[in-house]
Amino acid sequence: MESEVLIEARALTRRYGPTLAVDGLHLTLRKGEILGLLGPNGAGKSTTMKMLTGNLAPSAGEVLIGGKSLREDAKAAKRALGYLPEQPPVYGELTVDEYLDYCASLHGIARKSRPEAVASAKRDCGLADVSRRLIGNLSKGYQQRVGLAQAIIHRPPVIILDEPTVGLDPIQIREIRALIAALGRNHSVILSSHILPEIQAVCSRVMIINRGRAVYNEPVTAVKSAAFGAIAAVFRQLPDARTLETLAGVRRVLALGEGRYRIEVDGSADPREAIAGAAVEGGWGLLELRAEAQTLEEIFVELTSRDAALAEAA
Ligand SMILES: Nc1ncnc2c1ncn2[C@@H]1O[C@H](COP(=O)(O)OP(=O)(O)OP(=O)(O)O)[C@@H](O)[C@H]1O
Repeated sequence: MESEVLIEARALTRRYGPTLAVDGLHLTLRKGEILGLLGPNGAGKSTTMKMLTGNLAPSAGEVLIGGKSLREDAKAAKRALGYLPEQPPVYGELTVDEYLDYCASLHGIARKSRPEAVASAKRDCGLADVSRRLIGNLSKGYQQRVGLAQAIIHRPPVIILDEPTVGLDPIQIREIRALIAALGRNHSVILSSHILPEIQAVCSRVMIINRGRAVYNEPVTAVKSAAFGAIAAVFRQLPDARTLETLAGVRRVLALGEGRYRIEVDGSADPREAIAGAAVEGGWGLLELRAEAQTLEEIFVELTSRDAALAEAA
């Protein structure tokens, strides 16, 4: 059985004047998932996250949190969310304790419950030893921990993290990734990044966003487990992508337009001969059949550069 849907975005769209930053994006986050939004700079990740967290109104489409519309019941919906924006909203002149107490009050946590809320967020984010330090004097890595602590202080089921490791040194990056993975045991997470290994290290599912649209949405295990990944095929006339899905070893077929298909394979299967045979038999005009190594990097480059080429051609 599939787990509970916590966030659902339907046809989410945002324009900034003439710029279409997010273009009809559909997104689902289920309980227990760590979903990585991966995309080049300017792809629309931050805009998507601002809309998912109710910090920016969509031009069209809607966001449902726990089945409730973010537009119609913003207060209840936002209670279920913790958000760490790209610029962490931390105040350098406050101590960690003062700041987290303030965040707890903003979330409506009763005064008597705040010390426990602060202590537990500090525990989860490894901040217990810096309670009385001024945030402005902490390293960037620790400031980011404080940013994570404010996102979880009200124990939301979902946390949304925009580029959580940007600007950190390699050791801090490892620590924050490990922290996010640990937080992912009790929270469902959406995080954005343009760093591929980060997504592979931390996330259970990856959505590649390019020019405001989702061009890939798969479990990370699908990327890791494939032996040679996928097959790129071009046919002059394939009656229907589903005919390929009936062949042994074929897991899924994505139609990419203009006769191009991405054929994902099961485990170590190699259905190329079967595809060629079926193509000859069916008269599909097989023009190309190529095994693709399926690292996330290759998928990313292929999907984002093909999109750019199509846009240029248009
Ligand atoms: N306030 C704004 N006004 C006008 N255009 C904007 C605004 N914010 C973002 N954009 C544009 O919208 C598009 C998507 O931007 P967005 O910041 O969502 O992308 P991103 O994937 O988060 O990129 P980055 O990784 O660089 O933060 C870009 O073309 C950007 O220039």
